[in-house]
Amino acid sequence: MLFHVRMDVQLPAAMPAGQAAQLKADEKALAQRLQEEGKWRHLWRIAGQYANVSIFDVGGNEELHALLMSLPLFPYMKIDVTPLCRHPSSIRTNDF
Ligand SMILES: O=C(O)C[C@H]1C=CC(=O)O1
Repeated sequence: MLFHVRMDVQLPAAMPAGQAAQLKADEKALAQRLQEEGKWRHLWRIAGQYANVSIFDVGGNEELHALLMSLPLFPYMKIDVTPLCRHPSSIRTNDF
């Protein structure tokens, strides 16, 4: 199943720089592993914001929920999820 996910990151201003850097490094490592596995299909920065739009390809709601909760930045993100399905007017024969 495909999901459109928007993540807005808000790190506390009081968070020590070293802790923030470690969280971002851990997040990057996991994000890149999930992309290599094909679960995190697209990852785009929203210009001018500490936010991204992503497309996930996972088995279902439960897997997506567990994946998002496993992200190191999860406690510091507002996450909006939109389930996707094929559009009948799409000319693409595959998902992308
Ligand atoms: O920077 C972000 O948008 C938050 C998060 C998503 C992937 C990643 O590496 O960090």
